[in-house]
Amino acid sequence: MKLNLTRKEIHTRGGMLDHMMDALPNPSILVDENGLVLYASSQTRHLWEPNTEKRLNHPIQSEDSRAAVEETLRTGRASMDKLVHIKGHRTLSNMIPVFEDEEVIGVLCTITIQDIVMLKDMVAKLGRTTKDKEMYHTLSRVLSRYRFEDFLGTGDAAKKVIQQCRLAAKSDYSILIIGETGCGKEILAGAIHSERTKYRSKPFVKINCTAIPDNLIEAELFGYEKGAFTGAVSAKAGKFEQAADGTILLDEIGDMDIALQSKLLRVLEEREFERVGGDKVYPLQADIIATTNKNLAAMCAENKFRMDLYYRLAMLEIHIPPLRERKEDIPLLTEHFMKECGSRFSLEETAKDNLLLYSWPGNVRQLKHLITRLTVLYPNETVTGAVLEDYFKIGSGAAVDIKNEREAFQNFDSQEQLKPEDYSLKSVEKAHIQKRLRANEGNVLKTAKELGITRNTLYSKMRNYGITN
Ligand SMILES: Nc1ncnc2c1ncn2[C@@H]1O[C@H](COP(=O)(O)OP(=O)(O)OP(=O)(O)O)[C@@H](O)[C@H]1O
Repeated sequence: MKLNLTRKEIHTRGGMLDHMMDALPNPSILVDENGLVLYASSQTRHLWEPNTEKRLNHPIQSEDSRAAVEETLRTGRASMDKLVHIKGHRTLSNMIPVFEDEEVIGVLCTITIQDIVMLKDMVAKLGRTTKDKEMYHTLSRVLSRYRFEDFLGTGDAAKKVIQQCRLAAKSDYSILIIGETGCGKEILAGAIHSERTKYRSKPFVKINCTAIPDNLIEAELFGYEKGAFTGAVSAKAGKFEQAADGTILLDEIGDMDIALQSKLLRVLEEREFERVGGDKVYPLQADIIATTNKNLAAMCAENKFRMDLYYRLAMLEIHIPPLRERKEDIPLLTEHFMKECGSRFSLEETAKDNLLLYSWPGNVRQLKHLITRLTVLYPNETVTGAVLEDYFKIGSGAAVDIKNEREAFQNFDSQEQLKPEDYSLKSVEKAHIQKRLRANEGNVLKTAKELGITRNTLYSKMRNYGITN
């Protein structure tokens, strides 16, 4: 696809071209052969206000868009639905070259989808049909171009996790990322993939081990030959083949059927696999990253997960602490999502306090959804503490009495005498164990279950922290 115009036409303002751009439903800009912005459509000007004038006749600010425009100027080829990061949003944009005779004299850039992450979250929420699921997987694949900068957090815990992932990305070992739902496992897996593949376009294939029925998962993973089973009318490549020399993300590995775990272990050890019903051997070239929100070590102890597979997957194991254990990141994340949503509401001081007091069972995803919701429901208003108290009671299914939570939080600090400088994860973990043990009247088994660890692990932590019961 290309546009044929003259230099005079693209440099003339107020003419047909500008009118056409203004009529487009999506933001678009026109860039000249030197990469300078000639015109911003009314949709774009709305986003740029009050800085539109400063941006005209200057190079595009977003590094990604600039690179995409330069590529189109250089090659003269259109690129459609290109993933472009703009101000922290992942957009899909079209870059259409403008030709005068045989020469490229500019590029028309149009954002087709302004935020794929939000779209993916919506599809995940609403998606019921097979088509929706396919769309979700396609979006997941597109989104795999995550970068470490996408994982926001400036507290020590977040910094430590990012540092561990950066180091892990330098190796080609299997990685297991453990963390509760919505705490950013997929972002980090995608960032490791991007770093390892040096941003070259290699496949990132996500396999949701929960979503595929047990009887289909083997065929889904390794593919099948024609006639391998009833319904196999033609041969089909599986996800492992599709991944080629990219990355396979085994999402929710803790939910994988135990029989398939043995098969997977064999494939990982021998680094080769066959299609169901076939005898051709395919090499496994892809890197493996697994994620889970379960305690795999505890599952191994209960024979619900193969210990040998666990060790194989967890050559490097990375734990992402839940948001309630890194509350220092909440203000930054809140601000980020407010910018991302174009929020105009403001938060009362007690509302800000409540954000810090809440326990966030859905982690960062839940915070993001809350901000989206407030943006819609409270345009240009001040959100009070009471509004959030209501949300926290009904929002997540995990009813929380924020007043009690506030008291518990204050007592928590005073009882354990944590000094402000002593907010290391270890101190917080120790204090939390002491608190839960007290609440459970010293019952170790009950406390261990609550904490999601085995009794032995709890005993060993109590020993290490000098906690007597
Ligand atoms: N540290 C973070 N910085 C910015 N956004 C984040 C962060 N962590 C999570 N998010 C946002 O929260 C949402 C969920 O993130 P992600 O899918 O990576 O979580 P997950 O741990 O893989 O969740 P699940 O286990 O439910 O699949 C995404 O919209 C993501 O953008």
